[in-house]
Parts: sequence; C-alpha cells; structure tokens
Amino acid sequence: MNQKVFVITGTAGTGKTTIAQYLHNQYQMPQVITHTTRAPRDGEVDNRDYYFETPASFEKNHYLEAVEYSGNRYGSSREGVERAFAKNPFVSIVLDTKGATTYAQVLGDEAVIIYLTVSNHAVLNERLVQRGDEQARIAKRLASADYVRDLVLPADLVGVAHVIVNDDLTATKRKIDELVKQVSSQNG
Ligand SMILES: Nc1ncnc2c1ncn2[C@@H]1O[C@H](COP(=O)(O)OP(=O)(O)OP(=O)(O)O)[C@@H](O)[C@H]1O
Ligand SMILES: Nc1nc2c(ncn2[C@@H]2O[C@H](COP(=O)(O)O)[C@@H](O)[C@H]2O)c(=O)[nH]1
Repeated sequence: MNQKVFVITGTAGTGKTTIAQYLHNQYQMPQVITHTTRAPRDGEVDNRDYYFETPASFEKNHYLEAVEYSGNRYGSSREGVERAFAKNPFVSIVLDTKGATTYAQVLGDEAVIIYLTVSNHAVLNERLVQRGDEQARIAKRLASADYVRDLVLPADLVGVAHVIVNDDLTATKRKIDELVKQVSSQNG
C-alpha cells in the first residue's frame, strides 16, 4: 500500500486536533508529532502532543518544513514523519496553511490536504474559550497575522485541498469517512 499523509490545516479552533484524534481512533492513523518552542497548554504532554523544545534544542532537528506562528517556532522533522510511517502507511499531521502548502509541493500525491473552516468565524473564539485556553493567549492568537492568514484557503491550495466546513462535528466526521474511503479505494 502506498504511503499517505493526511495534512489537516485551517485556522485556530477549526477542529484540526479533533479530526486528527478521530483519524487515530477510527482508522488507527498515527499523528506525526511536530516540534514547538511554545509552552504546553494544560493537559498537553511532551512526546505525545508535541516535542516541546527550547530555542536551542529546536535547532537540532532536520526539518521538512518549519515556520514561526504567533511568536513561536513550529516544525515537522523528517524523524517525526518516519516514526509515524513506521507504524502505519496512512498517517496524519496538523499544520498551519504555510506548512500545508509546503507539504503539497514537496510530497505531491502522497499528501491529502484537508482544509477546515467554519461558516461563522465568531464561533472560533468561543471554541478556544471552551477548550480552556487563557483569555490573554486567545487574544494574542486571534490578533496574529498567522491566524488571519489561515482564515482563507491559500491560492496554492485551491483545487488541491479538500475543504470541509466544520460547523457540525458529526457531519464533519462523515465527510472525513468518505474521504478516507475514496483515498483507500484509489490506493491499490
Ligand atoms: N464542530 C464543532 N463544534 C463545536 N466544537 C468543536 C467542533 N469541532 C471542534 N470543536 C471543539 O473546538 C475546540 C477547538 O478544537 P481543536 O483543538 O480541535 O482546534 P484546532 O484547530 O486544533 O485549534 P488550534 O490550532 O488552536 O490548536 C475543542 O474544544 C473542540 O472540542
Ligand atoms: N507549519 C507548521 N505548523 C504547525 C506545526 N505544528 C503545529 N503547527 C500549527 O501551528 C499552529 C499553532 O498551533 P498550536 O498548537 O499552538 O495551536 C496551528 O495552526 C498548528 O496547526 C508544524 O510543525 N509546522
């Protein structure tokens, strides 16, 4: 079976992590763990949610792509991708739209890009509050140029990304099921 990486992208609160967890629970797809210099949120665990790095340790990995997002560094290392592929031919990764664009360019058909969005952007703030994020962090995130950029599908991903409006989680999961079925059936 050919390898595929399901790249889940979209702005903050659109449900990227939720869908990566669904792909893991429903389809046993491991998530590529990426590296970040941001501090862990409550409940986040090193080596599971991220490889949490210092600015110095961040430099030591071999990145397929790396970005700065809302004042912190993030990167997906070749080592992290290989670790996930060692477990399963289908894996997922959660990236900002800049990283998703790089994956589409570098991996071509091996990357299945999913762009999540919502009908009303106002719900994103509410979702981050419900998730338990600190108000100051939410305000910084929503004011960042990266958050605003990711509210719109980048031109390079038009016609490439599968766009899913995640207003209703049950409906979103059904669309993900259809996509996994389609990719599996085309993957001799
Ligand atoms: N369709 C939905 N309706 C209501 N709440 C949702 C929906 N999808 C996800 N959520 C909730 O919204 C919150 C944000 O979701 P999640 O953490 O998956 O977003 P994210 O895109 O990974 O955000 P970030 O980029 O900030 O990490 C979570 O509490 C999640 O349970
Ligand atoms: N281009 C990359 N983007 C990444 C990577 N790891 C995570 N992310 C994205 O960063 C933002 C912020 O994440 P958060 O956990 O602080 O909310 C979000 O869009 C993630 O998808 C990466 O390695 N490369």
